[in-house]
Amino acid sequence: MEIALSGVTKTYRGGKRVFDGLDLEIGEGMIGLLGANGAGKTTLMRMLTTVLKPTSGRILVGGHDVTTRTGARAVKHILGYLPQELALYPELTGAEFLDYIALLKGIGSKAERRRQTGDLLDQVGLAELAGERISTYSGGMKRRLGIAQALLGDPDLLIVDEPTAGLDPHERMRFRSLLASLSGLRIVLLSTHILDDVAQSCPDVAVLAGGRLAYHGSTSGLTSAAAGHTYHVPPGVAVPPEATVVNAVTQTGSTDYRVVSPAPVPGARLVDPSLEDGYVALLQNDSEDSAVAS
Ligand SMILES: Nc1ncnc2c1ncn2[C@@H]1O[C@H](COP(=O)(O)OP(=O)(O)OP(=O)(O)O)[C@@H](O)[C@H]1O
Repeated sequence: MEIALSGVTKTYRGGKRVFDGLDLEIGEGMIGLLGANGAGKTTLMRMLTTVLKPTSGRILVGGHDVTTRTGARAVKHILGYLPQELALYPELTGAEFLDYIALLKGIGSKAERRRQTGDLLDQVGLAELAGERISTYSGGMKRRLGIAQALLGDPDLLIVDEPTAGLDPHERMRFRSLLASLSGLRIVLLSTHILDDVAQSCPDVAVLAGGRLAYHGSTSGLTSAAAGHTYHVPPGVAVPPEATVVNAVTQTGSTDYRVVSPAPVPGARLVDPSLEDGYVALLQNDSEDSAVAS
């Protein structure tokens, strides 16, 4: 299973150009998709799910060209999608909902639907609640039911859009472990603004910025972009203007800063970077490159 984009451009009606020659190859396993608001994550996911056509360029999902009618039909068969806002039917039970979605996905045999929904409810930890109405489920349970519906038909590509927003820490950990356990031979593409979810569950990451791919590689590689640039700045030491403040903690009237700085910060202490620091360093380099280019 592989996704391959080459020379993809996307311009919306009205003239908004989101991608200007995007090349990206994704292989099996779990990958995080990062980018600021408006960077194009949803646009990319909608093109992969065949909802939206690229303006030009080529997108192959599992060898199928998403822009042709036969290709799009084939992609729909190997695709599972959990959108940000999944419409659930609160009056149905979890089992009834999955059965209904399985029917919509064309699984005609009742026995096969029962087998798949039973296995999936078990896999996402909802077996005991299968007969309860969805209106009684917590946010985390609804999200897990959302993953179960995306997994009907055993898709080779699973796309999940910001699945952990609003979940408590325990549910978030449970959810991302579930996603990681699903990768194996399929591609799991996780789009999120929560860097910790990517740091904890994705070996690889792609970052969109300015209509192109700013980074694609190992998550640890992105983290190390901030090695030698991440500082703890104690109270009384000036934060230089070129530094980005990642966090600030004020206690008894004085403030400690964590900053990512392209230049050394006299009086501050270098610390080990996190993925968040690496992401900040990447965007700092990116904006410097664009400033040089313009
Ligand atoms: N239907 C549309 N028509 C015109 N412009 C659009 C349309 N959909 C998205 N855009 C624009 O395209 C750009 C990319 O949007 P997109 O939703 O793909 O970004 P995103 O990375 O998913 O953002 P977010 O993190 O906020 O969800 C934005 O500038 C957005 O305003």
